[in-house]
Amino acid sequence: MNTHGRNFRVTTFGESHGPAVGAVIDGCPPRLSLSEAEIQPMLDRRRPGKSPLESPRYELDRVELLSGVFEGQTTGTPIALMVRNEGMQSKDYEQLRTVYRPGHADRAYEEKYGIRDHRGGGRSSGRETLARVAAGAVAVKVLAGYGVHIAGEILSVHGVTGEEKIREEILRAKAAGDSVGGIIGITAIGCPKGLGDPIFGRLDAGIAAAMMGIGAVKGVEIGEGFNAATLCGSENNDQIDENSCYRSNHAGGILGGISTGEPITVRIAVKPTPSISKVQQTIDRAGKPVEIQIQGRHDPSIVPRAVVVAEAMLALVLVDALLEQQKYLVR
Ligand SMILES: Cc1cc2nc3c(=O)[nH]c(=O)nc-3n(C[C@H](O)[C@H](O)[C@H](O)COP(=O)(O)O)c2cc1C
Ligand SMILES: C=C(O[C@@H]1CC(C(=O)O)=C[C@@H](OP(=O)(O)O)[C@H]1O)C(=O)O
Repeated sequence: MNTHGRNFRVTTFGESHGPAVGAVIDGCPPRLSLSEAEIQPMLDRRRPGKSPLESPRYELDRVELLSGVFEGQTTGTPIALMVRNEGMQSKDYEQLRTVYRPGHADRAYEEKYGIRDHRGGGRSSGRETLARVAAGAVAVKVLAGYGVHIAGEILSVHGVTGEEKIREEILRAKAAGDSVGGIIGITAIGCPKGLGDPIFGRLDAGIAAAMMGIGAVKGVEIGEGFNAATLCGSENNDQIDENSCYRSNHAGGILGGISTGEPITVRIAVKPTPSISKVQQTIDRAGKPVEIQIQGRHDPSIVPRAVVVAEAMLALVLVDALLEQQKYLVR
């Protein structure tokens, strides 16, 4: 399955070391002003090689708009977006032709398909997320027209908070040939009431699926999340005052699978990057035990670059729900 959404449908294509990675969006409303320059800033936040906290793979990730836009406006036809891969250095990945990396998708992928592009993560590489970010940038543009705005931030890395301490923690892990995970918070404000369905199309379920669809994300919380399990109903309920306003937002902007109009608050847990340069035990394709010391270029922590990916995924879910909700509007 390479497609997300029913109304704002996004299909992604490409591998980390193939010629290009991109997305096709079907269902974007017509007559929206759109240019490559408006999509590029989100891709710039995601691209690798910008700082010592990230994979040193150098990519400019310049987006090309191939279709669906005429004279600066969307036409309502499929929008194809593409970024050409340029900094692959695939020869550095020869060791992965026969050996499975612990914690990465190598073995599971090969056992499913019987074939694997061993150059980098192939289709399982975090590089695929550039396609979702490009599509997400279009979704962000659509949402802005409805007054919906999304922002993400790093909450902690390896249990540490604060920008400088987080930086030190990532650099410490990197120097040790190791990696660290962390927690990202994403909030959507201005979201109208009524998005999401009560049973199968619950908005919270859609958000959870979208976030878990990002490689290395291992947990999702909405509103109070896991902490709700430690509270009493009197503490967790969002009471409603005489002005019809919620007094708190433990629900994270969603009740019964439907948006309440309050900020939608999401947190995701990101695991430590699987590809580390410490020596690890694994097997090769023949099942023979081998030691592996992973080469190639990897993020010492995925967290900094995943913030904008999570924003993009939330935008894709919300725009899809918003376009669905239009069907219910009485004209
Ligand atoms: C933005 C981003 C960057 C990533 N960078 C790396 C990386 O440099 N090296 C690596 O081994 N995994 C990286 N990952 C994680 C792997 O892609 C992921 O762990 C792998 O696909 C297996 O999926 P799973 O961890 O969800 O089981 C990255 C993921 C994302 C979203
Ligand atoms: C290239 C990117 O990130 C990559 C994500 C990734 C992985 O295994 O997920 C592994 C590394 O690349 P490769 O696939 O060449 O091994 C990272 O550099 C990118 O995000 O643009």
